[in-house]
Amino acid sequence: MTKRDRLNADDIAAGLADLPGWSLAEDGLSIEKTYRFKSFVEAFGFMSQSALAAEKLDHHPEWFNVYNRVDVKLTTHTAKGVTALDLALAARMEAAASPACP
Ligand SMILES: C[C@H](O)[C@H](O)[C@H]1CNC2=NC(N)=NC(=O)C2=N1
Repeated sequence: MTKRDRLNADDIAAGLADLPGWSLAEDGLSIEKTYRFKSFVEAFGFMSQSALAAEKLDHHPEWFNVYNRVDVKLTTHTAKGVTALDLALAARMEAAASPACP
């Protein structure tokens, strides 16, 4: 089993348990979350950090931004479903969305 193999429903549910606000899309083929920030600049900062994480993972989000809102959908095109890479990118996005407290 590799990171690009499609996960079954149980494995997806287990992964989502560690990702607050993320859920399985209705079609069961992707995971999604809507982020809201204080401003466009904060939203764009989140997207910039997420973009760098995506490049490192060689795994890229589908997303839509309006002002302070970012709708994110993660799926693995090659697997036609959710893989460990989607869960890994979601975890990086969670970190990008909540700056570490000193
Ligand atoms: C060649 C390259 O590794 C692939 O095209 C990668 C790039 N980023 C990707 N991102 C996503 N979300 N799904 C993919 O299948 C995918 N494939």
